[in-house]
Amino acid sequence: MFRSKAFSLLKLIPLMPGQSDLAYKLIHPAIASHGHRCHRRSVDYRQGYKTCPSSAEGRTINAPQTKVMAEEELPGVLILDIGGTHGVLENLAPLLKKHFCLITMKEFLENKKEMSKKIQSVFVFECRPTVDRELLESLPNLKVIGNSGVGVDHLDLKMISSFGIKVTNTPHAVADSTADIGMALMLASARRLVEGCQIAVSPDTKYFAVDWLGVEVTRATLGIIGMGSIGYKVAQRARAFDMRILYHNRNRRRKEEEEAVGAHYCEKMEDLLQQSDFVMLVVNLTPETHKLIGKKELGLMKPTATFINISRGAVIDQDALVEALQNKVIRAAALDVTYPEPLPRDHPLLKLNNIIITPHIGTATVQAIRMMAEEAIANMLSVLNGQPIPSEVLPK
Ligand SMILES: O=C(O)C(=O)CO
Repeated sequence: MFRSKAFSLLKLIPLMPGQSDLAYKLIHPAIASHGHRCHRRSVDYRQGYKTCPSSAEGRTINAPQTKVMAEEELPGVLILDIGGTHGVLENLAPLLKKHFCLITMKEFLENKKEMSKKIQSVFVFECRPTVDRELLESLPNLKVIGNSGVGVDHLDLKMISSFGIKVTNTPHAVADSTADIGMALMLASARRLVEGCQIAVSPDTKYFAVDWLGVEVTRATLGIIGMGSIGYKVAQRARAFDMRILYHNRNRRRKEEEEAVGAHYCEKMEDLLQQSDFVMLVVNLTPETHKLIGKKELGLMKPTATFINISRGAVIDQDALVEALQNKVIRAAALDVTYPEPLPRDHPLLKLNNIIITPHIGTATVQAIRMMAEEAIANMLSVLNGQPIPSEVLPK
């Protein structure tokens, strides 16, 4: 996944048991301010940070200097949201409003002249809405695009950077919930939960006659392709299932990190594919990873193996996947991501019975969307404040 500055910073902070939360707060001062006695309605991000005691833990942490600002003084943030029931305005507006003046796309379009001057940041909710050149040209004071989510393949980083605008993402906030979805898909596919559920709820079911068997995850071999923060969280979870863990990554993890989860590095992805009972794809989508898994790679997998994708749909050649599933080259697939999303209703993947597909819900939890917003706010405030940016994504 992205080698963000925040991750490097985190690694520098010596952690003692129970202190990871503190480390997180240290690199996200704006987040740390929430719940402080000294936190008031809004933060003057221009004032820099001062030290103030954490009411929660009695520890000293960095927190933004507090100064109540009138709403109209706050920097404008344009919200790019695809709507939906777990969208920004329904759930995250109060959080954002502590630091920004919220401007919806509708408000911007209705009053472009006034709004365009006010907007200093754009908050992109989840990995779907994109930002085009026309929008950037109409926002002269824009300094940062705060993506809530780790994947930024929907943003043209080079084009955005040519406007002098920074892009940030939220690798920490997404890691647990996305790793959970990977585990959920692996278990659901292994034990054929969706088929089981259909039998249990079908009006035609008279008695429970199940003419199939699942496979066990316990003690099976899991191959993780992409060992960033999400991949590592998957490994931590898989360890509790006594799984043998293999991983392939651009860079090998430190020995202590490998040992902590019992993961073995495969320099060649082919070795991982040949040995794994479950292959989980956790890389980000870049020109290098586009169609990383195709006919050849699927052909290397065991016929009893299951393929799980929690990264991006375009990392796999979907036609090759259809063929592999139809011809039982592999046992099954479980996908939280496809290309496009959703798939056309007549897509052959939707007609197979050895597949589970979920609608890109890696971060669709109450906790994750809040943490993503907090991480994005901290990033955006750092840019506006001219401070080191915890999670900046640079164009290649
Ligand atoms: O964080 C992201 O980019 C995701 O897609 C999570 O599912």
